[in-house]
Amino acid sequence: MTANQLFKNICRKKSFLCIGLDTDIKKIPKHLLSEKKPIFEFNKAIVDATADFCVAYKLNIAFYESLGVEGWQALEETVDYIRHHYPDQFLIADAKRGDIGNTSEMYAHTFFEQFNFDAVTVAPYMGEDSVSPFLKYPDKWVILLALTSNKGAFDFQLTEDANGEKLFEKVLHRSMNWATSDRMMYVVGATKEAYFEKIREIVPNHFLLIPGVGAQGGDLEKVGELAINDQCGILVNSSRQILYASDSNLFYKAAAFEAQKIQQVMYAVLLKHGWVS
Ligand SMILES: O=C(O)c1cc(=O)[nH]c(=O)n1[C@@H]1O[C@H](COP(=O)(O)O)[C@@H](O)[C@H]1O
Repeated sequence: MTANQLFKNICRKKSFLCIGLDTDIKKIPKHLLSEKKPIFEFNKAIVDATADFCVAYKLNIAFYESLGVEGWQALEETVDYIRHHYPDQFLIADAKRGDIGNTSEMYAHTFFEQFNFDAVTVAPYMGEDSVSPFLKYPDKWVILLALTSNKGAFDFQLTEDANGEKLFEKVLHRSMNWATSDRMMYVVGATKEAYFEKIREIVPNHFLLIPGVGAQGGDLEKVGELAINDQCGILVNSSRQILYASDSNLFYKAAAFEAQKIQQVMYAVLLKHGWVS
């Protein structure tokens, strides 16, 4: 999927919502635990209920690999299910990988060939040769960590060198030409709104994947105001707020309600820019 196709989907769905499938076996409704495939059944119900309100799903690999073989199976079945039933959805493997070249090649093979994801989150700190194997796949995306939503972003990413350049700024400057803005986007936490202007100064055209609204306290309206570019250029992720809106038998309806609430705010942002009517 190109950036332009993503933008078209955003306009058609009136949403730039990415739903995070951070499916935690300890948090899903208890009645699902008697199912043969509780994680997959949960994901399927959530996806069927929310697909109208979002343009992307992000599967956080940690939640699946922590369950061993069963988790990997649930991951594969979920990806296949979404691909088959909702082919317009952009599918992100949130794996935060990156290693020396031949190892990154294996990671890329895993997420782009073994699983048919559109994009994978990658850590930039081992440099270009750790990222380039992911970029060898035409039509697939790297989503590079730039400025993360957590407190620990202050430990390294927000520290400055002698010239006053912050580490996340260096990451953006160095990596922005590794691929076109059709193949690479950046992770920027919703909680780091003070830096959106600077980020847009450095990478005006790239899509940003923005987690951290809802459970982590980021403000969706501020994100919509400050991070957007002239082709929308943002995907805002929400995971727990949607997935665990209710633990009743009707959990998927509560999830749909939360997703629609977020989508309505996004609709207003898109309307303001004249991209939708
Ligand atoms: O790369 C990410 O997706 C990510 C980066 C970041 O800086 N902060 C962050 O929260 N995330 C992920 O985004 C999701 C946020 O989940 P909620 O806080 O439940 O909406 C989790 O899957 C995190 O791993």
